[in-house]
Amino acid sequence: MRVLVTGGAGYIGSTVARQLVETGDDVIVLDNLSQGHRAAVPDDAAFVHGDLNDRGLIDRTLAEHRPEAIMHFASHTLVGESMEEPFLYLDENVRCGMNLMKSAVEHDVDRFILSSTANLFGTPERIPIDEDVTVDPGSPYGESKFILERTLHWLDETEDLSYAALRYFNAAGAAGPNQGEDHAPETHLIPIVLEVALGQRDKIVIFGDDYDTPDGTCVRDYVHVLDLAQAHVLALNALDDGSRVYNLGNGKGYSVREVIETARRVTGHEIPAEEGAPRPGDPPVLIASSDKIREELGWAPEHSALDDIIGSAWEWHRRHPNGYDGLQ
Ligand SMILES: NC(=O)c1ccc[n+]([C@@H]2O[C@H](COP(=O)([O-])OP(=O)(O)OC[C@H]3O[C@@H](n4cnc5c(N)ncnc54)[C@H](O)[C@@H]3O)[C@@H](O)[C@H]2O)c1
Ligand SMILES: O=c1ccn([C@@H]2O[C@H](COP(=O)(O)OP(=O)(O)O[C@H]3O[C@H](CO)[C@@H](O)[C@H](O)[C@H]3O)[C@@H](O)[C@H]2O)c(=O)[nH]1
Repeated sequence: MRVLVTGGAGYIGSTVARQLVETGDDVIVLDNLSQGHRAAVPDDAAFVHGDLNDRGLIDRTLAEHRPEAIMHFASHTLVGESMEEPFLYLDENVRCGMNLMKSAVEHDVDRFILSSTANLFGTPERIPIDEDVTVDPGSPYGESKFILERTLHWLDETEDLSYAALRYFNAAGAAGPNQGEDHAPETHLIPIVLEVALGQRDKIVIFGDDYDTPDGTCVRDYVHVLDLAQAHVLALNALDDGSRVYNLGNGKGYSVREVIETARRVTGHEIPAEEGAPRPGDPPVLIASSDKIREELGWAPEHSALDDIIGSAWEWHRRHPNGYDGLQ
């Protein structure tokens, strides 16, 4: 299949793009490189350097490459930032998604996969979070994803577009020793903890230690980026049987303190930590139930142990302390 991957120079998108290339699909990556890296795009993928704010560019890309499916990763991605700059999310993220969907409909692309999020559930009514838990987004970021999910629902009704909304919990780990997470600035827990291990930062600040959780720090479900990539391949192949929505996580939660402790063990470094204020928009506990995708598509995560997730990320950060800088 020919697949357009927006955000395919970014952390998750580049991992999925590579998986698609390896399984024989033709991949076109569209990315503005605001967070992504040219060197992260697989050699065998076509690359369009452009922005989803530019509807004309999207139309030209679809006309030239005639993809049969779109995977939409490109986005502002941060819960905390969205609490401070809501219009980046409620305006720009939504508008970029709408631009892409309008072009998809005009160019008869009828398969669409959306990167959605656990933040859709805010502070959820029950744990683990299955697909029937009430959606009540915890931030403008989560709300922007829900608006895009609902738009896809209506495009399925009105335009016969088949979609999958994949609600990732916390993506983590590296796809390999030469392919990993590299954001500037970095805000995610695991890469920051590993930057402390590398001596690039003095300490990790724990955002809140008075949550209603076993050790007072937030609990998250960390899911390996390679397992997420596998879910995309399965979802793409299932789209001809209809639209679907899945929660993607390992079903196991780890607190911020447990993540730091595991990183100390994996890296052999001390990793100083200090308690700080909670970050607005952070729910105390997010743990997925992914029974639905396991049962319907046979998704079976292969890297679910936190040691493996952090170990693979450590290998990437250790070998490439400056990320993609210097990588071709
Ligand atoms: N990382 C996680 O834990 C997580 C969890 C849930 C959902 N998600 C979602 O998954 C997707 C990928 O996340 P990621 O962690 O790989 O982020 P990322 O920042 O590494 O990748 C996003 C990519 O999109 C590009 N981009 C951003 N705005 C663009 C625009 N207007 N036009 C063209 N390109 C643009 C960036 O340059 C970047 O390469 C996002 O939609 C994010 O919201 C991520
Ligand atoms: O310096 C830090 C950074 C993070 N945290 C905590 O670590 C946990 C994980 O935070 P982070 O790695 O920033 O991820 P999240 O904010 O949970 O968000 C990620 O996971 C969401 C799904 O759960 C996705 O939607 C987002 O795109 C993705 O950034 C949270 O409890 C944070 O409060 C700290 O204590 N200190």
